[in-house]
Amino acid sequence: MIRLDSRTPDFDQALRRLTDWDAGLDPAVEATVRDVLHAVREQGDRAVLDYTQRFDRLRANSLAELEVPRAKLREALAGLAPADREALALAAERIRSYHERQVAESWEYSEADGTRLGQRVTPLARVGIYVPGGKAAYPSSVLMNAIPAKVAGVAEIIMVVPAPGGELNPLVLAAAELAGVDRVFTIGGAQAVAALAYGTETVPAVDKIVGPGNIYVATAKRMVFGRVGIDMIAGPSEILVISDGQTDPDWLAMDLLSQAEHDEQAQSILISWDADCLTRVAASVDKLLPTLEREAIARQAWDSRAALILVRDAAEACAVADRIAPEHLELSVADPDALLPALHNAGAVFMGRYTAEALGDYVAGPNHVLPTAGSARFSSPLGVYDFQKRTSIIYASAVGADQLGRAAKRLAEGEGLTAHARSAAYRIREGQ
Ligand SMILES: NC(=O)c1ccc[n+]([C@@H]2O[C@H](COP(=O)([O-])OP(=O)(O)OC[C@H]3O[C@@H](n4cnc5c(N)ncnc54)[C@H](O)[C@@H]3O)[C@@H](O)[C@H]2O)c1
Ligand SMILES: N[C@H](CO)Cc1c[nH]c[nH+]1
Ligand SMILES: [Zn+2]
Repeated sequence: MIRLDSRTPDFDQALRRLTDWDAGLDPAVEATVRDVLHAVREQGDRAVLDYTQRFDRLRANSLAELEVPRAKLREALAGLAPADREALALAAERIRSYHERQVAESWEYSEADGTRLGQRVTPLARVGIYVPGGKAAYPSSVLMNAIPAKVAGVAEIIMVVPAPGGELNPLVLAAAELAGVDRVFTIGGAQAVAALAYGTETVPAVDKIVGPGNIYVATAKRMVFGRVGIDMIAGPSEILVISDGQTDPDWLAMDLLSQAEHDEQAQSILISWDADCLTRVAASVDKLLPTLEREAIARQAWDSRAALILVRDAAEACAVADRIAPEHLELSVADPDALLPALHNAGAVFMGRYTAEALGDYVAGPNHVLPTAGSARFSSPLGVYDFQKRTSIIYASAVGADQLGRAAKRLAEGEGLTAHARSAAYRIREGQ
Protein backbone atom coordinates (compact mmCIF):
# COMPACT_ATOMS: atom_id res chain seq x y z
CA MET A 1 0.00 0.00 0.00
CA ILE A 2 1.27 3.45 -0.79
CA ARG A 3 0.30 6.75 0.82
CA LEU A 4 0.07 9.83 -1.35
CA ASP A 5 -0.50 13.46 -0.45
CA SER A 6 -1.71 15.92 -3.07
CA ARG A 7 0.30 18.71 -1.37
CA THR A 8 3.63 17.05 -2.09
CA PRO A 9 5.59 18.07 -5.23
CA ASP A 10 5.84 14.52 -6.59
CA PHE A 11 2.09 13.88 -6.31
CA ASP A 12 1.36 14.37 -9.98
CA GLN A 13 4.07 11.92 -10.98
CA ALA A 14 2.89 9.36 -8.42
CA LEU A 15 -0.66 9.65 -9.71
CA ARG A 16 0.60 9.21 -13.24
CA ARG A 17 2.22 5.94 -12.16
CA LEU A 18 -1.05 4.86 -10.57
CA THR A 19 -2.90 5.54 -13.82
CA ASP A 20 -0.29 4.00 -16.10
CA TRP A 21 -2.96 1.76 -17.58
CA ASP A 22 -0.75 0.24 -20.23
CA ALA A 23 1.23 -1.30 -17.39
CA GLY A 24 -1.64 -3.83 -17.45
CA LEU A 25 -0.18 -5.03 -20.75
CA ASP A 26 2.39 -7.30 -19.17
CA PRO A 27 4.77 -8.51 -21.95
CA ALA A 28 5.14 -11.95 -20.35
CA VAL A 29 1.36 -12.37 -20.17
CA GLU A 30 1.04 -11.15 -23.75
CA ALA A 31 3.61 -13.70 -24.95
CA THR A 32 1.84 -16.57 -23.19
CA VAL A 33 -1.54 -15.50 -24.51
CA ARG A 34 -0.24 -15.12 -28.07
CA ASP A 35 1.10 -18.70 -27.97
CA VAL A 36 -2.18 -20.02 -26.62
CA LEU A 37 -4.24 -18.22 -29.28
CA HIS A 38 -1.99 -19.47 -32.05
CA ALA A 39 -2.06 -23.07 -30.83
CA VAL A 40 -5.85 -23.15 -30.49
CA ARG A 41 -6.28 -21.61 -33.92
CA GLU A 42 -4.00 -24.23 -35.46
CA GLN A 43 -4.88 -27.32 -33.45
CA GLY A 44 -8.41 -26.71 -32.21
CA ASP A 45 -9.74 -29.08 -29.54
CA ARG A 46 -6.35 -30.72 -28.97
CA ALA A 47 -4.72 -27.46 -27.86
CA VAL A 48 -7.67 -26.49 -25.66
CA LEU A 49 -7.44 -29.87 -23.94
CA ASP A 50 -3.68 -29.54 -23.41
CA TYR A 51 -3.91 -26.05 -21.91
CA THR A 52 -6.86 -27.05 -19.74
CA GLN A 53 -4.77 -29.83 -18.30
CA ARG A 54 -1.78 -27.52 -17.84
CA PHE A 55 -3.46 -24.43 -16.39
CA ASP A 56 -6.56 -25.91 -14.75
CA ARG A 57 -5.34 -29.38 -13.85
CA LEU A 58 -8.33 -30.89 -15.64
CA ARG A 59 -7.70 -33.85 -17.92
CA ALA A 60 -10.16 -35.07 -20.56
CA ASN A 61 -9.93 -37.27 -23.65
CA SER A 62 -12.14 -35.06 -25.76
CA LEU A 63 -13.59 -31.57 -25.53
CA ALA A 64 -17.07 -33.07 -25.70
CA GLU A 65 -16.34 -34.49 -22.23
CA LEU A 66 -15.92 -30.92 -20.98
CA GLU A 67 -19.36 -29.86 -22.15
CA VAL A 68 -21.83 -29.94 -19.28
CA PRO A 69 -24.92 -31.93 -20.29
CA ARG A 70 -28.23 -30.01 -20.13
CA ALA A 71 -29.58 -32.51 -17.61
CA LYS A 72 -26.79 -31.54 -15.21
CA LEU A 73 -27.77 -27.86 -15.48
CA ARG A 74 -31.39 -28.70 -14.66
CA GLU A 75 -30.33 -30.95 -11.78
CA ALA A 76 -28.12 -28.19 -10.34
CA LEU A 77 -31.03 -25.75 -10.29
CA ALA A 78 -33.43 -28.29 -8.87
CA GLY A 79 -30.94 -29.32 -6.20
CA LEU A 80 -30.29 -25.85 -4.76
CA ALA A 81 -31.02 -25.13 -1.13
CA PRO A 82 -34.19 -22.96 -0.97
CA ALA A 83 -32.30 -19.96 0.41
CA ASP A 84 -29.74 -20.12 -2.42
CA ARG A 85 -32.47 -20.48 -5.00
CA GLU A 86 -34.36 -17.50 -3.57
CA ALA A 87 -31.25 -15.29 -3.55
CA LEU A 88 -30.37 -16.30 -7.12
CA ALA A 89 -33.94 -15.72 -8.30
CA LEU A 90 -34.07 -12.31 -6.61
CA ALA A 91 -30.79 -11.30 -8.26
CA ALA A 92 -31.96 -12.59 -11.66
CA GLU A 93 -35.25 -10.74 -11.41
CA ARG A 94 -33.64 -7.44 -10.44
CA ILE A 95 -30.96 -7.75 -13.15
CA ARG A 96 -33.63 -8.53 -15.77
CA SER A 97 -35.82 -5.64 -14.70
CA TYR A 98 -32.93 -3.15 -14.83
CA HIS A 99 -31.69 -4.35 -18.21
CA GLU A 100 -35.12 -4.40 -19.86
CA ARG A 101 -34.97 -0.62 -19.69
CA GLN A 102 -31.90 -0.66 -21.96
CA VAL A 103 -33.55 -2.30 -24.97
CA ALA A 104 -33.12 -0.13 -28.06
CA GLU A 105 -35.83 -0.21 -30.72
CA SER A 106 -35.55 0.18 -34.48
CA TRP A 107 -36.65 3.54 -35.87
CA GLU A 108 -37.45 5.08 -39.22
CA TYR A 109 -38.59 8.43 -40.60
CA SER A 110 -39.92 9.57 -43.96
CA GLU A 111 -39.13 12.66 -45.97
CA ALA A 112 -41.62 14.61 -48.07
CA ASP A 113 -40.48 13.02 -51.37
CA GLY A 114 -41.07 9.50 -50.02
CA THR A 115 -37.46 8.77 -49.12
CA ARG A 116 -37.25 6.73 -45.90
CA LEU A 117 -34.31 6.47 -43.53
CA GLY A 118 -34.00 4.29 -40.51
CA GLN A 119 -31.96 2.18 -38.16
CA ARG A 120 -32.75 -1.48 -37.67
CA VAL A 121 -31.76 -2.94 -34.31
CA THR A 122 -31.23 -6.71 -34.21
CA PRO A 123 -29.75 -9.12 -31.67
CA LEU A 124 -26.42 -10.84 -32.24
CA ALA A 125 -26.85 -14.44 -33.35
CA ARG A 126 -24.38 -16.27 -31.13
CA VAL A 127 -22.35 -14.93 -28.23
CA GLY A 128 -19.76 -16.40 -25.90
CA ILE A 129 -19.90 -15.46 -22.24
CA TYR A 130 -16.81 -15.83 -20.11
CA VAL A 131 -17.51 -16.65 -16.47
CA PRO A 132 -14.42 -16.47 -14.26
CA GLY A 133 -13.62 -19.44 -12.12
CA GLY A 134 -9.90 -19.66 -11.49
CA LYS A 135 -9.69 -18.48 -7.89
CA ALA A 136 -13.41 -18.27 -7.09
CA ALA A 137 -16.66 -19.33 -8.71
CA TYR A 138 -18.88 -16.53 -9.98
CA PRO A 139 -22.56 -17.53 -10.30
CA SER A 140 -23.33 -13.80 -10.18
CA SER A 141 -21.27 -13.28 -13.34
CA VAL A 142 -23.36 -15.94 -15.11
CA LEU A 143 -26.46 -13.84 -14.47
CA MET A 144 -24.76 -10.54 -15.30
CA ASN A 145 -23.53 -11.90 -18.65
CA ALA A 146 -26.44 -14.03 -19.77
CA ILE A 147 -29.49 -12.01 -18.74
CA PRO A 148 -28.76 -8.93 -20.89
CA ALA A 149 -28.06 -11.28 -23.82
CA LYS A 150 -31.43 -12.97 -23.32
CA VAL A 151 -33.18 -9.62 -22.97
CA ALA A 152 -31.60 -8.54 -26.28
CA GLY A 153 -32.89 -11.70 -27.96
CA VAL A 154 -29.56 -13.45 -28.69
CA ALA A 155 -30.38 -16.82 -30.27
CA GLU A 156 -27.53 -18.87 -28.79
CA ILE A 157 -25.43 -18.29 -25.67
CA ILE A 158 -22.28 -20.37 -25.22
CA MET A 159 -20.77 -20.16 -21.74
CA VAL A 160 -17.20 -21.02 -20.79
CA VAL A 161 -16.05 -21.35 -17.20
CA PRO A 162 -12.88 -22.96 -15.87
CA ALA A 163 -13.27 -25.81 -13.41
CA PRO A 164 -9.84 -26.07 -11.75
CA GLY A 165 -9.14 -29.67 -10.81
CA GLY A 166 -12.60 -30.56 -12.13
CA GLU A 167 -14.40 -28.65 -9.38
CA LEU A 168 -17.31 -26.44 -10.28
CA ASN A 169 -19.69 -24.73 -7.89
CA PRO A 170 -23.24 -26.07 -8.57
CA LEU A 171 -24.49 -22.49 -8.17
CA VAL A 172 -22.70 -21.62 -11.42
CA LEU A 173 -24.57 -24.35 -13.29
CA ALA A 174 -27.85 -23.46 -11.59
CA ALA A 175 -27.40 -19.82 -12.59
CA ALA A 176 -26.73 -20.90 -16.19
CA GLU A 177 -29.98 -22.86 -16.24
CA LEU A 178 -31.92 -20.03 -14.61
CA ALA A 179 -30.58 -17.46 -17.08
CA GLY A 180 -31.23 -19.64 -20.17
CA VAL A 181 -27.64 -20.37 -21.28
CA ASP A 182 -27.63 -22.84 -24.21
CA ARG A 183 -24.29 -24.64 -23.86
CA VAL A 184 -21.65 -24.73 -21.11
CA PHE A 185 -18.00 -25.79 -21.49
CA THR A 186 -15.72 -26.13 -18.48
CA ILE A 187 -12.76 -24.41 -20.06
CA GLY A 188 -11.19 -21.08 -19.09
CA GLY A 189 -8.39 -18.61 -19.60
CA ALA A 190 -6.96 -17.58 -22.97
CA GLN A 191 -7.66 -21.04 -24.42
CA ALA A 192 -11.40 -20.63 -23.84
CA VAL A 193 -11.35 -17.15 -25.39
CA ALA A 194 -9.48 -18.57 -28.39
CA ALA A 195 -11.93 -21.46 -28.78
CA LEU A 196 -14.85 -19.03 -28.85
CA ALA A 197 -13.11 -16.64 -31.23
CA TYR A 198 -11.83 -19.13 -33.81
CA GLY A 199 -14.12 -22.09 -33.18
CA THR A 200 -12.81 -25.64 -32.79
CA GLU A 201 -14.19 -29.03 -33.79
CA THR A 202 -16.40 -28.91 -30.69
CA VAL A 203 -16.77 -25.28 -29.61
CA PRO A 204 -18.66 -23.12 -32.12
CA ALA A 205 -17.18 -19.76 -33.11
CA VAL A 206 -19.21 -16.86 -31.75
CA ASP A 207 -19.87 -13.32 -32.96
CA LYS A 208 -18.85 -11.61 -29.72
CA ILE A 209 -17.16 -12.56 -26.45
CA VAL A 210 -18.21 -10.79 -23.28
CA GLY A 211 -17.44 -11.11 -19.60
CA PRO A 212 -14.79 -10.45 -17.01
CA GLY A 213 -11.67 -12.36 -16.19
CA ASN A 214 -8.12 -12.16 -14.93
CA ILE A 215 -5.22 -10.63 -16.83
CA TYR A 216 -4.90 -13.65 -19.17
CA VAL A 217 -8.56 -13.47 -20.11
CA ALA A 218 -8.56 -9.68 -20.53
CA THR A 219 -5.41 -9.83 -22.68
CA ALA A 220 -6.82 -12.65 -24.84
CA LYS A 221 -10.03 -10.70 -25.44
CA ARG A 222 -8.00 -7.65 -26.44
CA MET A 223 -6.04 -9.77 -28.94
CA VAL A 224 -8.99 -11.53 -30.62
CA PHE A 225 -10.89 -8.26 -31.05
CA GLY A 226 -11.56 -7.78 -34.74
CA ARG A 227 -12.00 -11.47 -35.39
CA VAL A 228 -14.92 -11.24 -32.96
CA GLY A 229 -16.49 -8.39 -31.05
CA ILE A 230 -15.67 -7.91 -27.39
CA ASP A 231 -17.52 -5.92 -24.76
CA MET A 232 -14.64 -4.11 -23.03
CA ILE A 233 -11.53 -4.63 -20.94
CA ALA A 234 -13.03 -6.12 -17.76
CA GLY A 235 -9.93 -7.28 -15.95
CA PRO A 236 -8.85 -7.46 -12.30
CA SER A 237 -11.33 -5.66 -10.04
CA GLU A 238 -10.89 -2.12 -8.72
CA ILE A 239 -12.53 0.04 -6.09
CA LEU A 240 -12.01 3.69 -5.28
CA VAL A 241 -13.71 5.14 -2.20
CA ILE A 242 -14.08 8.86 -1.52
CA SER A 243 -14.74 9.37 2.17
CA ASP A 244 -15.59 12.45 4.23
CA GLY A 245 -14.19 10.66 7.28
CA GLN A 246 -17.61 10.10 8.86
CA THR A 247 -18.16 6.47 7.84
CA ASP A 248 -17.23 3.61 10.18
CA PRO A 249 -13.60 2.74 9.22
CA ASP A 250 -14.40 -0.99 9.38
CA TRP A 251 -17.07 -0.50 6.72
CA LEU A 252 -14.62 1.30 4.46
CA ALA A 253 -11.85 -1.22 5.10
CA MET A 254 -14.14 -4.11 4.21
CA ASP A 255 -15.33 -2.35 1.06
CA LEU A 256 -11.70 -1.93 -0.02
CA LEU A 257 -10.92 -5.55 0.84
CA SER A 258 -14.03 -6.79 -0.98
CA GLN A 259 -12.29 -6.07 -4.25
CA ALA A 260 -8.79 -6.94 -3.05
CA GLU A 261 -9.94 -10.49 -2.32
CA HIS A 262 -10.76 -11.07 -6.01
CA ASP A 263 -7.21 -11.10 -7.30
CA GLU A 264 -3.61 -10.33 -6.32
CA GLN A 265 -3.81 -7.71 -9.07
CA ALA A 266 -7.01 -6.06 -7.82
CA GLN A 267 -6.72 -2.39 -6.87
CA SER A 268 -8.19 -0.63 -3.81
CA ILE A 269 -7.89 3.14 -3.34
CA LEU A 270 -9.18 5.42 -0.59
CA ILE A 271 -9.26 9.19 -1.04
CA SER A 272 -10.09 11.61 1.78
CA TRP A 273 -9.41 15.15 2.93
CA ASP A 274 -9.40 13.82 6.50
CA ALA A 275 -5.91 12.44 7.29
CA ASP A 276 -7.23 10.61 10.39
CA CYS A 277 -9.71 8.75 8.21
CA LEU A 278 -6.87 7.28 6.14
CA THR A 279 -5.00 6.21 9.28
CA ARG A 280 -8.11 4.66 10.88
CA VAL A 281 -9.01 2.73 7.72
CA ALA A 282 -5.43 1.45 7.31
CA ALA A 283 -5.60 0.13 10.89
CA SER A 284 -8.97 -1.49 10.18
CA VAL A 285 -7.57 -3.21 7.12
CA ASP A 286 -4.71 -4.64 9.19
CA LYS A 287 -7.21 -5.83 11.78
CA LEU A 288 -9.67 -7.34 9.27
CA LEU A 289 -7.32 -8.93 6.76
CA PRO A 290 -6.63 -12.05 8.90
CA THR A 291 -10.38 -12.67 9.17
CA LEU A 292 -10.76 -13.27 5.42
CA GLU A 293 -10.87 -16.72 3.88
CA ARG A 294 -8.87 -15.40 0.96
CA GLU A 295 -6.46 -13.51 3.18
CA ALA A 296 -3.39 -14.31 1.09
CA ILE A 297 -4.84 -12.94 -2.15
CA ALA A 298 -6.31 -9.84 -0.47
CA ARG A 299 -3.07 -9.15 1.43
CA GLN A 300 -0.98 -9.35 -1.70
CA ALA A 301 -3.35 -7.02 -3.55
CA TRP A 302 -3.38 -4.63 -0.58
CA ASP A 303 0.38 -4.63 -0.19
CA SER A 304 1.20 -4.22 -3.86
CA ARG A 305 -1.64 -2.24 -5.46
CA ALA A 306 -3.54 -0.27 -2.78
CA ALA A 307 -3.25 3.49 -2.25
CA LEU A 308 -4.41 5.91 0.44
CA ILE A 309 -4.58 9.44 -0.94
CA LEU A 310 -4.84 12.63 1.12
CA VAL A 311 -6.35 15.54 -0.79
CA ARG A 312 -7.27 19.14 0.11
CA ASP A 313 -11.03 18.90 -0.29
CA ALA A 314 -13.96 17.15 -1.95
CA ALA A 315 -13.40 18.92 -5.28
CA GLU A 316 -9.84 17.66 -5.46
CA ALA A 317 -10.98 14.16 -4.45
CA CYS A 318 -13.33 14.14 -7.45
CA ALA A 319 -10.65 15.42 -9.82
CA VAL A 320 -8.22 12.70 -8.70
CA ALA A 321 -10.91 9.99 -8.94
CA ASP A 322 -11.76 11.18 -12.44
CA ARG A 323 -8.14 10.79 -13.49
CA ILE A 324 -7.98 7.26 -12.10
CA ALA A 325 -11.30 6.25 -13.77
CA PRO A 326 -12.00 3.29 -11.46
CA GLU A 327 -14.27 0.35 -12.13
CA HIS A 328 -16.22 1.00 -8.89
CA LEU A 329 -16.49 4.38 -7.19
CA GLU A 330 -18.02 4.62 -3.72
CA LEU A 331 -19.04 8.08 -2.52
CA SER A 332 -19.04 7.51 1.23
CA VAL A 333 -20.08 11.04 2.10
CA ALA A 334 -23.14 12.79 3.54
CA ASP A 335 -24.30 14.27 0.23
CA PRO A 336 -23.14 12.10 -2.70
CA ASP A 337 -25.44 13.93 -5.12
CA ALA A 338 -23.34 17.05 -4.58
CA LEU A 339 -20.20 15.27 -5.86
CA LEU A 340 -21.75 13.45 -8.81
CA PRO A 341 -21.65 16.33 -11.35
CA ALA A 342 -17.85 16.52 -10.96
CA LEU A 343 -17.38 12.82 -11.74
CA HIS A 344 -17.31 11.46 -15.28
CA ASN A 345 -15.08 8.39 -15.35
CA ALA A 346 -16.26 5.33 -13.41
CA GLY A 347 -17.88 2.02 -14.31
CA ALA A 348 -20.44 2.34 -11.52
CA VAL A 349 -20.97 4.87 -8.75
CA PHE A 350 -22.21 3.77 -5.33
CA MET A 351 -23.97 6.63 -3.61
CA GLY A 352 -23.73 7.24 0.14
CA ARG A 353 -22.51 5.36 3.20
CA TYR A 354 -25.05 2.54 2.96
CA THR A 355 -24.39 1.56 -0.64
CA ALA A 356 -21.71 -1.08 -0.30
CA GLU A 357 -20.15 -1.97 -3.63
CA ALA A 358 -20.96 -5.62 -2.82
CA LEU A 359 -24.68 -4.88 -3.32
CA GLY A 360 -23.88 -4.00 -6.92
CA ASP A 361 -21.86 -7.18 -7.34
CA TYR A 362 -24.91 -9.32 -6.68
CA VAL A 363 -28.39 -7.93 -6.44
CA ALA A 364 -28.84 -4.21 -7.01
CA GLY A 365 -29.68 -4.80 -10.68
CA PRO A 366 -27.07 -2.86 -12.73
CA ASN A 367 -24.38 -4.97 -14.36
CA HIS A 368 -21.25 -5.89 -12.42
CA VAL A 369 -19.23 -6.48 -15.59
CA LEU A 370 -17.51 -3.10 -15.72
CA PRO A 371 -14.57 -1.43 -17.43
CA THR A 372 -11.22 -1.60 -15.61
CA ALA A 373 -7.68 -0.27 -16.14
CA GLY A 374 -8.88 3.27 -16.87
CA SER A 375 -11.17 2.13 -19.68
CA ALA A 376 -14.14 3.70 -17.85
CA ARG A 377 -12.97 6.85 -19.67
CA PHE A 378 -14.48 5.40 -22.87
CA SER A 379 -16.36 2.20 -21.97
CA SER A 380 -19.68 1.47 -20.31
CA PRO A 381 -21.03 -1.32 -18.12
CA LEU A 382 -22.02 -4.51 -19.93
CA GLY A 383 -25.59 -4.03 -21.13
CA VAL A 384 -28.27 -5.06 -23.58
CA TYR A 385 -26.67 -2.68 -26.09
CA ASP A 386 -23.62 -5.00 -26.21
CA PHE A 387 -25.85 -7.74 -27.63
CA GLN A 388 -27.69 -5.59 -30.16
CA LYS A 389 -26.32 -4.22 -33.38
CA ARG A 390 -27.59 -1.46 -35.61
CA THR A 391 -27.99 -1.51 -39.37
CA SER A 392 -28.74 1.63 -41.37
CA ILE A 393 -31.74 1.41 -43.71
CA ILE A 394 -31.93 3.73 -46.76
CA TYR A 395 -34.89 3.78 -49.17
CA ALA A 396 -34.78 6.39 -51.93
CA SER A 397 -37.98 7.17 -53.77
CA ALA A 398 -37.73 8.05 -57.47
CA VAL A 399 -37.94 11.75 -56.59
CA GLY A 400 -35.45 11.32 -53.76
CA ALA A 401 -33.01 9.52 -56.07
CA ASP A 402 -33.26 12.43 -58.48
CA GLN A 403 -32.60 15.10 -55.89
CA LEU A 404 -29.98 13.29 -53.79
CA GLY A 405 -28.39 11.93 -56.98
CA ARG A 406 -27.48 15.39 -58.22
CA ALA A 407 -25.49 16.17 -55.07
CA ALA A 408 -24.00 12.68 -54.92
CA LYS A 409 -22.89 12.93 -58.57
CA ARG A 410 -21.23 16.26 -57.89
CA LEU A 411 -19.40 15.00 -54.81
CA ALA A 412 -18.31 11.78 -56.57
CA GLU A 413 -16.88 13.85 -59.44
CA GLY A 414 -15.00 15.90 -56.83
CA GLU A 415 -13.46 12.67 -55.56
CA GLY A 416 -12.64 11.52 -59.10
CA LEU A 417 -14.84 8.44 -58.73
CA THR A 418 -16.52 8.04 -62.12
CA ALA A 419 -18.49 4.88 -61.41
CA HIS A 420 -19.95 6.44 -58.27
CA ALA A 421 -20.94 9.56 -60.21
CA ARG A 422 -22.59 7.59 -63.02
CA SER A 423 -24.32 5.20 -60.67
CA ALA A 424 -26.03 8.19 -59.06
CA ALA A 425 -26.56 9.93 -62.39
CA TYR A 426 -28.42 6.97 -63.98
CA ARG A 427 -31.20 7.63 -61.49
CA ILE A 428 -31.45 11.36 -62.18
CA ARG A 429 -34.50 11.95 -64.40
CA GLU A 430 -33.08 14.26 -67.02
CA GLY A 431 -29.48 14.85 -67.89
CA GLN A 432 -28.12 11.36 -67.41
N1 LIG B 1 -14.12 -6.17 -14.24
C1 LIG B 1 -15.14 -6.93 -13.95
O1 LIG B 1 -16.28 -6.62 -14.33
C2 LIG B 1 -14.95 -8.20 -13.14
C3 LIG B 1 -16.07 -8.94 -12.68
C4 LIG B 1 -15.85 -10.13 -11.98
C5 LIG B 1 -14.54 -10.59 -11.77
N2 LIG B 1 -13.51 -9.83 -12.25
C6 LIG B 1 -12.13 -10.28 -12.18
O2 LIG B 1 -12.11 -11.57 -12.79
C7 LIG B 1 -10.93 -12.23 -12.37
C8 LIG B 1 -11.19 -13.67 -12.06
O3 LIG B 1 -9.93 -14.27 -12.04
P1 LIG B 1 -9.68 -15.79 -11.79
O4 LIG B 1 -8.22 -16.03 -11.92
O5 LIG B 1 -10.36 -16.16 -10.51
O6 LIG B 1 -10.50 -16.55 -12.93
P2 LIG B 1 -10.41 -16.50 -14.50
O7 LIG B 1 -11.42 -17.49 -14.97
O8 LIG B 1 -10.49 -15.12 -15.01
O9 LIG B 1 -8.96 -17.05 -14.87
C9 LIG B 1 -8.61 -18.37 -14.68
C10 LIG B 1 -7.86 -18.85 -15.90
O10 LIG B 1 -6.65 -18.11 -16.04
C11 LIG B 1 -5.71 -18.91 -16.72
N3 LIG B 1 -4.41 -18.77 -16.07
C12 LIG B 1 -4.14 -18.64 -14.75
N4 LIG B 1 -2.80 -18.59 -14.55
C13 LIG B 1 -2.23 -18.70 -15.77
C14 LIG B 1 -0.88 -18.70 -16.22
N5 LIG B 1 0.14 -18.60 -15.39
N6 LIG B 1 -0.67 -18.83 -17.56
C15 LIG B 1 -1.68 -18.93 -18.42
N7 LIG B 1 -2.98 -18.92 -18.04
C16 LIG B 1 -3.24 -18.81 -16.73
C17 LIG B 1 -6.15 -20.33 -16.63
O11 LIG B 1 -6.41 -20.80 -17.91
C18 LIG B 1 -7.44 -20.29 -15.82
O12 LIG B 1 -8.45 -21.08 -16.44
C19 LIG B 1 -10.39 -11.42 -11.19
O13 LIG B 1 -9.31 -10.66 -11.66
C20 LIG B 1 -11.56 -10.53 -10.81
O14 LIG B 1 -11.11 -9.36 -10.20
C21 LIG B 1 -13.69 -8.68 -12.94
N1 LIG C 1 -16.59 -7.14 -8.08
C1 LIG C 1 -16.62 -7.97 -9.28
C2 LIG C 1 -16.45 -7.03 -10.46
O1 LIG C 1 -15.21 -6.42 -10.44
C3 LIG C 1 -17.90 -8.74 -9.45
C4 LIG C 1 -18.14 -9.78 -8.43
C5 LIG C 1 -18.68 -11.00 -8.59
N2 LIG C 1 -18.77 -11.59 -7.37
C6 LIG C 1 -18.30 -10.77 -6.51
N3 LIG C 1 -17.90 -9.66 -7.13
ZN1 LIG D 1 -16.68 -8.19 -6.23
